[in-house]
Parts: sequence; structure tokens; C-alpha cells
Amino acid sequence: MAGDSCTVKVKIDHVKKVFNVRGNEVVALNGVDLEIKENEFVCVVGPSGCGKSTLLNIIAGLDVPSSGNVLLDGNPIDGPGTERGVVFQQYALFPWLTVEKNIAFGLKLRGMKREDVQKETAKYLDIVGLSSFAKSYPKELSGGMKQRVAIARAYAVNPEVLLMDEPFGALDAQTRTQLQSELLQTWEREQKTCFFITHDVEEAIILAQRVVIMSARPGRIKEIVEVNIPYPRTQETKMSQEFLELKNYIWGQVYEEYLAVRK
Ligand SMILES: Nc1ncnc2c1ncn2[C@@H]1O[C@H](COP(=O)(O)OP(=O)(O)OP(=O)(O)O)[C@@H](O)[C@H]1O
Repeated sequence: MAGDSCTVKVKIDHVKKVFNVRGNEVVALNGVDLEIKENEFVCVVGPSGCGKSTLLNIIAGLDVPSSGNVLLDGNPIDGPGTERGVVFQQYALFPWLTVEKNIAFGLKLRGMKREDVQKETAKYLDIVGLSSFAKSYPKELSGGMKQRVAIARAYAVNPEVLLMDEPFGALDAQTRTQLQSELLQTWEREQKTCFFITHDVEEAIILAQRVVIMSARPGRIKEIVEVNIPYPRTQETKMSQEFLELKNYIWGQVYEEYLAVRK
């Protein structure tokens, strides 16, 4: 099954990140160590401002650590790369391009042949259930549909690592549940390493093999909780004793950090 590999895909080694904000130092991350295995699904939870997005941006190569290293397949990350796909909460689609052209964009950049671009675009439109909206523009879509396009676009370039920053945060509960299950199906089928940030503890447990709990700023890893609930996980999974116990435990840990921020 996906995520059972022992190979380390992403190694985060003593990462510290300090921002300079109008002459003041803000330590966003301090001493973060984490190994993410190949094809593993890891979710990250923690109070607002604990450095989750900063960590994701560093793995994406959109930001650099002040000290420490992040390695991908043993090599230092020195910028964005096609082996990493990023999905943000705000869909970040090109408003002037149709749905199919948004998905095709990255494929064309890679120099893929026209027929292959069309084939791959059609395949991912189908996976996210938007084939009949291929010619629509983003402004004509609902939030959930836009996020489906963003996911299809990230998948289409076939990245080895998917970095997702609260991708379903702005969606209604039903669409969120639907997209979670589509994401899990695609993850099981296509074998990718997933690093997924969420504020929703239920979402973290339904998706992840391990949930990383971060402490209040300066962000550190407070605890890593294994989720040994077999896949496929469904709505019924959320009623199981194991799920509820994990939910209570993780929620309590995050709440403790939330209180620490407010002190
Ligand atoms: N570009 C930046 N310049 C200055 N400070 C920044 C920058 N990006 C993040 N920070 C600061 O770093 C800290 C961590 O921010 P980050 O966005 O990583 O947290 P987060 O855990 O993702 O928060 P949230 O859950 O609210 O999205 C915050 O104090 C934030 O103000």
C-alpha cells in the first residue's frame, strides 16, 4: 500500500527560519527535524502562526531556511522544481485561461507534445470530474470546482511530492469531504509523497499516516502521532473509537499550543 516505503523522500534537518520584520526578528521555525518517507501522507497541524506555511514554502523552494537544510532525495533544495507540486488555499489559477488551459499550462512548459498535453489534460479533468467545464473560465466556477482545477493542475505535471497548504480550508463541509476522498483515491493509485497542512484535526486523521503537531511560535515539532487506521477511510471511520480517541488527543495537544500563543 502507498506510504510503506522506508526511503526518505524529504529530510528536514535542524531548520530555523527568522524573518526580519521592520527591524525586529521573528523566529518562525526553530530546530525543525522531520523525515518524510517516499509515498507517505503526512499532515501538519498547529496553532495559527506556528510556521506551517513557512515550512511548506521552504520545502517548495519558495523560501530558504536561515539555518539548517532541507533535502529532497538526499539533495539540497535550491528552488522550486517540477518534482514538487504545490496547492494553496487560494486556488491561484490563471483567470485569463480556461480550465483546460490552466491544467495544460505546466505540461506545455515542460515541452510535452501537443497530443500528449491534450491527453493528460483530459485525463485529469476526468479524475476531478470537470470534463464538461473544460472551456469554462475560473470566474465561472464555484470555490470547490476551482480547487479541483488547482489539484488537477498540480497532479497533471506528475510531481513526486505534493505540498498542500490548507487546500480545502475555504470549502463547505460536503465539498471538503468529497475532495478528501478523491485525494486519497488518487494518492493510493498514483503513489505520491504528500505534505498537507490543515487546521482541521478530523481532516488530518482521515488523510494522514502520521500527524505532525507543531508547537506555538517559534515552531518546533511537538509530537508526531501515527494514525494506524487502515485505508480506505470513510465517513464511518469518523465514528470509530480509534478515530475519536485520536481526535480528542490531537485536538487537546493543539489547543494547549493555541493557549500558549494567547498568553
Ligand atoms: N514573509 C514574511 N515576512 C515576515 N514574517 C513572516 C513572513 N511569513 C511568515 N511570517 C511570520 O512567521 C510566523 C509563521 O507564519 P506562517 O504563515 O508560517 O504560520 P502558519 O502556521 O502557516 O499560520 P496559519 O495557520 O495562520 O496560516 C508568523 O509569525 C508570521 O507572521
